[in-house]
Amino acid sequence: MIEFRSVTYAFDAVPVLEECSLEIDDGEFVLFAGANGSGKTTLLRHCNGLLTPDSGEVLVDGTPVAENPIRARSRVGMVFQNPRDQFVAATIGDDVAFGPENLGLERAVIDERVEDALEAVNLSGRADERIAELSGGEQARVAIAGALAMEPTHLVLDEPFTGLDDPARRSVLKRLEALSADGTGVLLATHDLRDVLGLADRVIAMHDGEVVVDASPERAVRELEGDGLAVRVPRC
Ligand SMILES: Nc1ncnc2c1ncn2[C@@H]1O[C@H](COP(=O)(O)OP(=O)(O)OP(=O)(O)O)[C@@H](O)[C@H]1O
Repeated sequence: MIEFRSVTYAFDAVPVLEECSLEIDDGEFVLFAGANGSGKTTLLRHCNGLLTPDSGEVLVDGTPVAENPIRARSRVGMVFQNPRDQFVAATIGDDVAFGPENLGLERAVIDERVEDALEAVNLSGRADERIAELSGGEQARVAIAGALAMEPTHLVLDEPFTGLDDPARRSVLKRLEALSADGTGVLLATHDLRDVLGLADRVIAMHDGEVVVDASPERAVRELEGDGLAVRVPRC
């Protein structure tokens, strides 16, 4: 479970998150919606200690992130908007192995994790390929595999579809659906709710750093308004 308890955060004294409280159960598929600058990225970066609350706290599986950020990082996998910024190695296999290597695991365990993670994103047998030569959709899947190799309980994805064409987007979504079905919690921030509402258990919409809708997809659709369901949201 990921818990936000009254989390407040400011960038250079400009408040971004205001007393955010949320509980995300294991295995939930949660969509984060909201306009540019509403605070989705800032909120999600607290899940594994990339940002630390000014007040309040975030707990992962019962332990405050601030107390044990390494544990939080191994439980909450993060996939950012531009996967290219996330890669640390030239080949698929080396990149996916990087996280487990840093956990100090034995080679055989690392190899098994890499194999499993590549299989989960449909990239089995391609460990030796160079990341720079992959398509955008394949790169997005490598980034997801890198997070999965940590065997996280939750996967956080921040605008993972940016720059992807429709087939690549569908491929990533299919993988997320399968992971969710296997019990991995998915927290997905996206402007584009097309195709994803049907996968979600819950939609959280943010506005000016506050959670303004937290509901089932069906109810959230009724409460959200504006183009593409994306951004203009009423207060609940
Ligand atoms: N590194 C930073 N320094 C200063 N202000 C920042 C920084 N990162 C974000 N902000 C500000 O914090 C607010 C929330 O931004 P955030 O990126 O969390 O929103 P978002 O909902 O994820 O938006 P987007 O959909 O555009 O990614 C915005 O006003 C943004 O300008």
